[in-house]
Amino acid sequence: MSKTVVVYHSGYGHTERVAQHVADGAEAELVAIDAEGNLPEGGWDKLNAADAIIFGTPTYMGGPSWQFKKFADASSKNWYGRAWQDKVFGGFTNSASPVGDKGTAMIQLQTLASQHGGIWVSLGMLPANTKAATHNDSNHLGGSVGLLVRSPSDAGVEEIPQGDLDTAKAYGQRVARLAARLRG
Ligand SMILES: Cc1cc2nc3c(=O)[nH]c(=O)nc-3n(C[C@H](O)[C@H](O)[C@H](O)COP(=O)(O)O)c2cc1C
Repeated sequence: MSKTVVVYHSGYGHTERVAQHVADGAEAELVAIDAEGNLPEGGWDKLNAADAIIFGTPTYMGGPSWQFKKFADASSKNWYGRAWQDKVFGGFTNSASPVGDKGTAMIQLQTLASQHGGIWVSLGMLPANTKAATHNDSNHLGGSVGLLVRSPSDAGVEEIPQGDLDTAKAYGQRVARLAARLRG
C-alpha cells in the first residue's frame, strides 16, 4: 500500500471539495495550506514520508494562488536535500471559467514536481467533447496533464459539476495505483 498526501490551498472552499474527492480516490491524507500560505504542524513530515504527493490550487489570475506559491517556494528546503526525489506527483486546479488559464497553473504544478525530481502522473482519461457531452461526464474539460475542475463563479461548493468530481476521484485512484506499482 502506497502513502499519498494531497496538499492544497482553497480560498473559498471549492478547491477543498475537489481535494476531498481526489483524496477519497487515492485513500490519501489531506494537508491544507492555510490562508497565510503555511502548512499545519507536522505537514512537512507527512509530505516527506509520502510515496505520492498531489498538489491542488485554485487558479487565481492565471496561476496558483499566492498561498500555494508560498508553499512551493518554502519547499526549496526539501529541494536542496532532494527529499522528494523519485516520488510520484500529480496535480489539480479549479477555476470559474471553462478555460480561465487553468493550463498555465497546471504547468506550474508539473514544473514544481519536476524541480523536485518527481515522476508526474497525467490524467490518463479521454475527453468527453462530443455534442452530447455534459458537465456530468468525466473529463468534460478535456484535461490531459492533470485534473481540471470548473466551479462557475456563482456556484456554491455543493454545485461543482458531478463529472469533475468523478474525474477527481478517478485521478486520485490513478496516482495511488501507479505509486503502489512503483513501490513494488
Ligand atoms: C483573486 C482571484 C483570481 C481569480 N482568477 C481566476 C482566473 O484567472 N481564471 C478563472 O477561471 N477563475 C479565476 N477566479 C475564480 C476562482 O478560480 C474560482 O472561484 C474558484 O472556484 C475558487 O476556488 P476556491 O473556492 O477553492 O478558492 C479567481 C478568483 C479569485 C478570488
